[in-house]
Amino acid sequence: MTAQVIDGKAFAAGLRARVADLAATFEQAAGRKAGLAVVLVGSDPASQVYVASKAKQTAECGMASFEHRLPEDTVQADLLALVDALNADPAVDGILVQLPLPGHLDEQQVVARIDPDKDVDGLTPLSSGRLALGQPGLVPCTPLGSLMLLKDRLGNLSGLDAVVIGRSILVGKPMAQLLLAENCTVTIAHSRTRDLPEVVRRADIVVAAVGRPEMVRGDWIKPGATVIDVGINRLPPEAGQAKGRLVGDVAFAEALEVAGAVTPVPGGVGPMTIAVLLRNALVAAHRNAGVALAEAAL
Ligand SMILES: NC(=O)C1=CN([C@@H]2O[C@H](COP(=O)(O)OP(=O)(O)OC[C@H]3O[C@@H](n4cnc5c(N)ncnc54)[C@H](OP(=O)(O)O)[C@@H]3O)[C@@H](O)[C@H]2O)C=CC1
Ligand SMILES: Nc1nc(=O)c2c([nH]1)NC[C@@H]1CN(c3ccc(C(=O)N[C@@H](CCC(=O)O)C(=O)O)cc3)C=[N+]21
Repeated sequence: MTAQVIDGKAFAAGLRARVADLAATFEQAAGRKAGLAVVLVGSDPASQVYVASKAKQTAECGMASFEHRLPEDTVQADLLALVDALNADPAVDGILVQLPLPGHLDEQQVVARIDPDKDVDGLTPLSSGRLALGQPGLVPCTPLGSLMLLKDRLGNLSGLDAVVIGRSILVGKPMAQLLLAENCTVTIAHSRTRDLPEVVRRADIVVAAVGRPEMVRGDWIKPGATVIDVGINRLPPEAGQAKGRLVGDVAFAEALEVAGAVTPVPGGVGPMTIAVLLRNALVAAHRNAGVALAEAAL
């Protein structure tokens, strides 16, 4: 039996269509488009993939897209000044600062500077506190998109054993919070975890968010498990090609032989991240403009 390949691309297209409908209604009510600003410092490879897919889809959904690309050697004060300017700009409803930032910058300080009302990435202390407390707020895009795929496949997640590999503020930690809120028994694994294969073997749900190409092998996976592969890794180019292939953190062909369902890379979690980002931007726009939104329609 080969596993089901979860079609994140198709699921995301459905979500984007709903966002586009509501974005048009918003524009009529508010007299302006919802606006999303993206800040990219330097040249992180996964961030390059993200930016490339995102600007086009933002426009297609009827939202305004503002892109700010800053050089690798940008200093902290200049980045904070840009965040302040975007916080003050009434055309901007959502601000996304791409992570990781170059090592000389203080990521925590930059993220904390974002106006919580514009925090479409759900990363500020207020948003992450709300998530931990179970209060409504803006939820990080990749974890929320991954949860949507899991619920679509499994229905009720209550009582399932879930292992999240990775504990970043962007993916691992909020993913674990969402699974906990769905009543999963959650284990968070990381680089100091002893015997990771054995930990993963217990899991009905595996979420891999590590950034190591094809690290999770087929024989780590419990038969029938649902595997969500968050990793976006660019392999070195093969002879005659300009760009290397994109692969995830899971050995996809091996996982297909054992799992119940697996997300592919590309075409899995990546498109969901963008669709949820647009959704979050639209939710923020309604709140910022004081226009009511039936969130259930999303
Ligand atoms: N598809 C999408 O939409 C998105 C994809 N990504 C991709 O997901 C991946 C993870 O991103 P992100 O969370 O930001 O990455 P980070 O680098 O911030 O975090 C990686 C995590 O993996 C852990 N880790 C590293 N090596 C190992 C190992 N050998 N065994 C177990 N755990 C390990 C680290 O542990 P420790 O904490 O101990 O260092 C850390 O917690 C990347 O490939 C990124 O490009 C990210 C966001 C969105
Ligand atoms: N603050 C912040 N928030 C993020 O959400 C964030 C970030 N920083 N830094 C970089 C990572 C990476 N990331 C991706 C999202 C979508 C695709 C995506 O759409 N991928 C397509 C690839 C399309 C192609 O082949 O080019 C797919 O997987 O199908 C990729 C990568 C978000 N990230």
